[in-house]
Amino acid sequence: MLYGLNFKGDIMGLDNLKFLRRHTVHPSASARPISKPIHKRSCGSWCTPETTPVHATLTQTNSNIETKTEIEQDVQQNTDNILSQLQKVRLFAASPPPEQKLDNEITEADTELKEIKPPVSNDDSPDGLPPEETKEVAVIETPQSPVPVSPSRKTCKGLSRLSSFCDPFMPIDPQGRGYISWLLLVTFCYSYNAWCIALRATFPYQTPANTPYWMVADYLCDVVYILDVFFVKPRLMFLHEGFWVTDAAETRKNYRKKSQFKFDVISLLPLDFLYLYFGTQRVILRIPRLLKLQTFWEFHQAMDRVLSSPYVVRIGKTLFYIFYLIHLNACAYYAMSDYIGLGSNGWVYDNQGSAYIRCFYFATKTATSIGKNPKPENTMEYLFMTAAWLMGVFVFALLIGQIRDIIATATRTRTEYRKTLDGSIRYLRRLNMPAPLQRRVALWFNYTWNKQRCFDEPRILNSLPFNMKRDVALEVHMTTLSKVQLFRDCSSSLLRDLVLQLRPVSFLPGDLVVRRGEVGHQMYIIKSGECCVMSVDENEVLATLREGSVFGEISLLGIEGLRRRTATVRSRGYSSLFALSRSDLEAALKHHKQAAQVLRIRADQIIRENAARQAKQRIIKLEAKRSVSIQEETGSSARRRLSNTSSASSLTVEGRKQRSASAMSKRRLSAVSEIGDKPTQPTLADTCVRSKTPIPTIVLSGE
Ligand SMILES: Nc1ncnc2c1ncn2[C@@H]1O[C@@H]2COP(=O)(O)O[C@H]2[C@H]1O
Repeated sequence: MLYGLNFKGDIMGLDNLKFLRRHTVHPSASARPISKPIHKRSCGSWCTPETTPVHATLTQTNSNIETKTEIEQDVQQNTDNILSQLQKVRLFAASPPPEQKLDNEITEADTELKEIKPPVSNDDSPDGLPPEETKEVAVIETPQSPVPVSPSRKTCKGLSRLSSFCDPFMPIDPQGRGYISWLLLVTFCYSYNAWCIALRATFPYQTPANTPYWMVADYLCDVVYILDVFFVKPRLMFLHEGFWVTDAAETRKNYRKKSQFKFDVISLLPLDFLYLYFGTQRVILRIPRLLKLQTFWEFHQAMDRVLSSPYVVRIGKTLFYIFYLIHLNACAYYAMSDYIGLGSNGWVYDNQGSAYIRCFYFATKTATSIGKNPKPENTMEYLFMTAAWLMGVFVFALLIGQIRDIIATATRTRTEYRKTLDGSIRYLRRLNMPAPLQRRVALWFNYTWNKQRCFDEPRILNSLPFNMKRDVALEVHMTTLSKVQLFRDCSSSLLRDLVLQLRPVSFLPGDLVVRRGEVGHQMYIIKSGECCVMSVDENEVLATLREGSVFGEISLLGIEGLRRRTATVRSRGYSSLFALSRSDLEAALKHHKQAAQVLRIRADQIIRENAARQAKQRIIKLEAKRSVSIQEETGSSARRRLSNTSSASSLTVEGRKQRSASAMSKRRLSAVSEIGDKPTQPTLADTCVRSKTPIPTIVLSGE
C-alpha cells in the first residue's frame, strides 16, 4: 500500500510523507537530528519534510519551466528517489534494533496503560493501589465476634465502645451491646417505678424518716429517663430503604416522629412539683413514669435476639407480668382494707404480720382461684372479688398458657425426636421384629440425635434466603469440608455449590454403607468416624477411610460403564457422613471440570489398584494350586522311578520343569505389578508370595 501512493508532483506527496512519518515510521527514526537541510536528490539518508526532493523539484519546476517533457522526466526521477527512500525508511522501521524495539514496546504499552487507567495520586496507600471508594454506610459490629479476642484487646474494645456510646456526636447501633446495656438500666429504673409507686402509694412504707432515700432513688431514675430521651434515643441509627442512617439530624428527626417519643416525654412530666402542695406522701404523682413501657418491651426484644436461650427471657417477661398483676392486686386489697378499716370485718386485712406478704398471699389466692378466700361482706368487696377472679380467669390463664407455649417451643425438637423414636419402635414391635434390630434402631436414633440435634436440617434452613442458607451450611460444616482433599484441589465455588446438597447421615458400628455390586446412587464424605473398604470376599480391609475422605464416587462417575459399587464399605464405629446424590454430583461436575477430572483420576487409580490386587490374588491361588499339582506329580514320578528304576536323566527333566514353572509365575507376577504405582520396585504381592504373608492393609485418609 505504501508503494501505491501517488506522488505526481503535487503537495499531496508531502502531506502523505508527513503522515507516513507520523504513523508508519518508527518514532526513533523521526527523532534523528535534522538540523541541516538535505539537498542531495538521490539521498539515501534522512530528509526533513521541508527539503524533500519533491519540494525542491517543484520549486525548480515553477521557476525554470523549459519543456513539459523535461519536467515530467524530472518528476519521474524524483518520485523514484522518494520511493527508494521510503523503501529504506520502511525497511528500517520494520526491523529496529532489538533493544530499541523493546524500549519502544514498553513506551507504547505504558502509553496504553496510562490511557486505560489514569494515574492516581495515592499517598496513603503503601502498595500503590488506589484507595477504595469510601461510602457512608454504617458498619455494624456483630454482637458476637467469631474471632477470639485477647483479654487486653477485649478491654480496649469495651472502652472504645463505651467512649463512642458516651460521645454525643456518635450514632448508636440499636443492636450493639452498649445500647442493650443501656436498655437494661432504663428497664431497671422502669421496674423500680412500676413496683414502688404502687407500693408506696398504698402501703405505709414511706415514712418521713425514709422519704429522702426514696426521693434520691426516684430522682436517680429520673436522670436515667432524661438521658434516655435527650441523649441516647435521638442518636439511634435506623434502617431506611435498606441502609443504616447515621446522620445525627436524621436520627433525631426519626425519634421525634415516633409515638414512643411522645410517651417518653409525657413520662417525664414533673408532677413532683405538686409535692409542694400535696406533700411527699402523694407518690401517685409519679404515675406518668410508668408510660415508659415501650423501653421495657424493647429491652426484652433485644435480649430475645441476643441470648442463646431466648426462652428464659420470654418466661421471665411473662412471670414479671404475673407477679406485677398480683402485686397490683395486693396493693389494691390493702388500699381497700385501709379504706374500709383494717380488721373491721372478716374480709379485710386484719393488720397482723407483714402487711405486704399477707396481702400478696391474698391476691395470689384470688387471682389463681385456688384458695379458700374470705367471704366479701359489702358491695365494694364483692366488686373487688369479682374483678380479681375475672382477672384470674382471663389474664392469668392467658399468661400461664403463654408459659406453656414457650416451654413447648423450647422443647419442640426434642419432643419430635421422642415421637419419631417411639413411633418407629412401636412399628417394629407390631411387626415382631427381632429385639436386636429394635435396639439397633433405638441406638441409631439416639446417636443421630446426639450428633445432629435435629432430624431435618434442610427444613429448618429452608426459611432462609438461598445465599444465607448456604453461608450457614458452610459455617456449620466447615471443619469437615475444609479437610476434603477434593475441595482443596478445586475451586472454592465447588464447595459453595455442593454444600447445600450434602445430607447428613449416621451409621452404627458394622453398618453397611455401600454394598459391592449394588447400583450406586450416592457418594459420601466422612464427617466423623471411620469406614472400611472391604475386599471382595469381605475378609480383608483394603483401606480405612477417615474424616474428610470421599468414597462411593466410582459408580456415580460411570467410568468404563461401571455403575455398580466396586467394593463394600462398612462403618467401623459410630460414623457421621455427608451423602451427595448422583444428580447433584452430576450437576456440580458439569460446571466444575477440574473437580470431575480429580475424581476421575482418583477413581481410575482405585480401579487399577483393585484390578492389580485381584489379579495378584488370583495368581497366588493358581501358584499354590500349581505347586500342589507339581508336588503330586513329582511324588508319583518318584514312585514310578522307584518301581521302574528309571534313569537319572528323567530327574533332571523334572527339575527343569519345576524351575521353568516357577520362572513363568515370577514373570506373570512382575507383569501384573507393572499395572501398579511403582513398577520398578518389588510389588506387595511379590513380597507376600515370597514370605507367604497376607497382603497388608492400605490406609487412606482425607489428608
Ligand atoms: N482400594 C480402595 N481404596 C480406597 N477406596 C476404595 C477402594 N476400592 C473402592 N473404594 C471406594 O469404595 C467405593 C465403593 O463404591 P464405589 O464403587 O461407588 O466407589 C468406591 C470407592 O470410592
